[in-house]
Amino acid sequence: MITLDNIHKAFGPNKVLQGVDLTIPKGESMVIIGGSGTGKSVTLKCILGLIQPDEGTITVDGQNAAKGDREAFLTRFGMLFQGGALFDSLPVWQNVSFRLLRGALKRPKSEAREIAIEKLRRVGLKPEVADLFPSELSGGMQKRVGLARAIAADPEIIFFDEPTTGLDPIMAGVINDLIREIVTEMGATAMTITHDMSSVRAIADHVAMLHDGRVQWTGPIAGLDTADDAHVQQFIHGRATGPIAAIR
Ligand SMILES: Nc1ncnc2c1ncn2[C@@H]1O[C@H](COP(=O)(O)OP(=O)(O)OP(=O)(O)O)[C@@H](O)[C@H]1O
Repeated sequence: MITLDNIHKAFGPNKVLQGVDLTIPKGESMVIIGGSGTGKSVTLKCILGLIQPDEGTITVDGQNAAKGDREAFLTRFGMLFQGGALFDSLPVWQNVSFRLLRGALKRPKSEAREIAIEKLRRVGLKPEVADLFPSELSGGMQKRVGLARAIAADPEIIFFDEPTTGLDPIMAGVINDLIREIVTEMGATAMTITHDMSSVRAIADHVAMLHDGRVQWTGPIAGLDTADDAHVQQFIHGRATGPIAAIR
């Protein structure tokens, strides 16, 4: 379980988070929505301990995110970065098993390669892809490789940052479905940041909407369409007018 309790974070005069309270139960998939610049990425970075909140506490299964052994803490997370963030100079299998080739999770090279091939298969890629370089892959394949990397070390918690950005709607649907399946079969706790309402509907058990530095609305996905909140309604219907200013 991940809990954020009264998280505040400002950059100079820019008060980004102003008391975020959020709970992500173990094994559940939480999707964070909100307009550009509302602090979704900052929230994620705070959980990972990459940014220190000015105020408030974040715990992951009771462990304070800001204290203790950083490397051990980070081994519990898998992450699918926006844009894939693959290393162009490494073949696909070394991208997938990046964390298994160094540091606390280091395995023998042959074992790391086997795990990479198994994870590639899980995301629908053939073993032959293992020896290609990222530049030889389509955007959809790169996204699958990023997903294989996120699950390579069997993490308890997986973060998905804009998982469908840059994909056509059909490929976005494929990636959304894969994410949902994998999260369910791994029993992982998942947190996704997205603007893509198709991702929200495919991936979320729960949704939280950030606005003005706080959680404006949170609830189960089944309650999103009927949410009695003008911000949520404006966002999910993509209306230019409403309580969320369209000029940002
Ligand atoms: N390291 C930083 N230093 C200064 N300001 C920052 C830093 N990181 C983020 N910000 C500011 O915090 C605000 C929130 O940024 P964040 O990237 O979290 O937004 P977001 O909700 O993820 O937006 P988007 O949907 O466009 O990706 C922005 O105003 C941004 O400029």
